[in-house]
Amino acid sequence: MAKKKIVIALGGNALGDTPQRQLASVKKAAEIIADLVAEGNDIVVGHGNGPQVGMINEAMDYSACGKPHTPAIPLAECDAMSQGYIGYHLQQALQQSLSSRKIDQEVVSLVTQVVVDQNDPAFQNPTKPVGRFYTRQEAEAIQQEKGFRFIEDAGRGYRRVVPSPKPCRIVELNAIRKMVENKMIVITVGGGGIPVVQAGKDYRGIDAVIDKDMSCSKLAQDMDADTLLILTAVDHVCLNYNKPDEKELPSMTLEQAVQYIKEGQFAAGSMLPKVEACMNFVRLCPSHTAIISSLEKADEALRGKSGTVIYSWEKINKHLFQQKEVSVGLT
Ligand SMILES: Nc1ncnc2c1ncn2[C@@H]1O[C@H](COP(=O)(O)OP(=O)(O)O)[C@@H](O)[C@H]1O
Ligand SMILES: NC(=O)OP(=O)(O)O
Repeated sequence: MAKKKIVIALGGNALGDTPQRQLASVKKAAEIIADLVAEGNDIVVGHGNGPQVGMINEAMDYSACGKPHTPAIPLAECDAMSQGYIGYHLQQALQQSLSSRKIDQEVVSLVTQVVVDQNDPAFQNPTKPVGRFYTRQEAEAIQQEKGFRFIEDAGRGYRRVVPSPKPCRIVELNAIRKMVENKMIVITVGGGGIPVVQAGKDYRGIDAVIDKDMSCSKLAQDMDADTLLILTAVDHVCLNYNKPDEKELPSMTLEQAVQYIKEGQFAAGSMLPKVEACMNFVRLCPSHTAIISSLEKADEALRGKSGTVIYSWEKINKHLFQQKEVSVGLT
């Protein structure tokens, strides 16, 4: 396989929602990433933080004696803590996986800020589920006490939702570029990045959780990556997901994706942002590839044997043209 620059977005199943489970989960992710590094690819890793940032925010809410913590710790700071906590586990696991393959490349977790627009409508309409699941009674009690918003999440219980603005600019982009040029494996835009707004020449944190698939898509565009690889719990994007007539999609064009979104095929807050992140990437980088795959089948997906590829027409036309050239050459 030709060497590529790949931005990987790691989903929740590659992490785990307690430190013990996370240590075990990141080992599997690290082995898969190390195999891609061993093939000579340049890898940049982004990851989610939904369960973790909610857990940290909840833990920070109370002091050791069980009384409310003063002052409350804002979400932006909790995002920063989640980058450190998840980055530390991922970095250590990757270092071990690379070392066992005798690969001498450095791994760096970068505390990364992402500029958002403080007028983004997302601040008036929280949609990003964070933290654990609550019963309806628990959710109502917390809503009364703290004013948090909750949604019912696909029959699994109630979850707090927070604003999830669009990523506009990655503050540390140049540092990431330099590290990748120097063959470092960079863990960045963790949890979508720490949301900040421009305050004069400086930045100020703002309470939100950015979608990590959207930030990884922005990073892939900015890095001119060959591939955006979104790794989650399912092997493929499906039509009629979880219904008797479910159908796996090996690929879809931008136009088909728009149509499927209109039909409501992709659940908001789970598959929809992944598909939209891929669409944004191939719209701006039409000859490049965006793939949604399971973590376990990442390598097969990069070889076109699994996963769902999102194509621009430009890419398909080029592919068909090349096929025609080959068949013309053979006859
Ligand atoms: N059309 C669909 N095709 C496949 N999976 C879907 C679809 N709609 C919703 N899903 C769900 O979306 C999940 C991925 O979203 P999510 O759990 O938020 O990802 P992650 O935590 O890995 O970032 C899948 O595991 C699946 O349960
Ligand atoms: N920040 C973020 O997108 O986290 P999840 O992927 O865990 O929802």
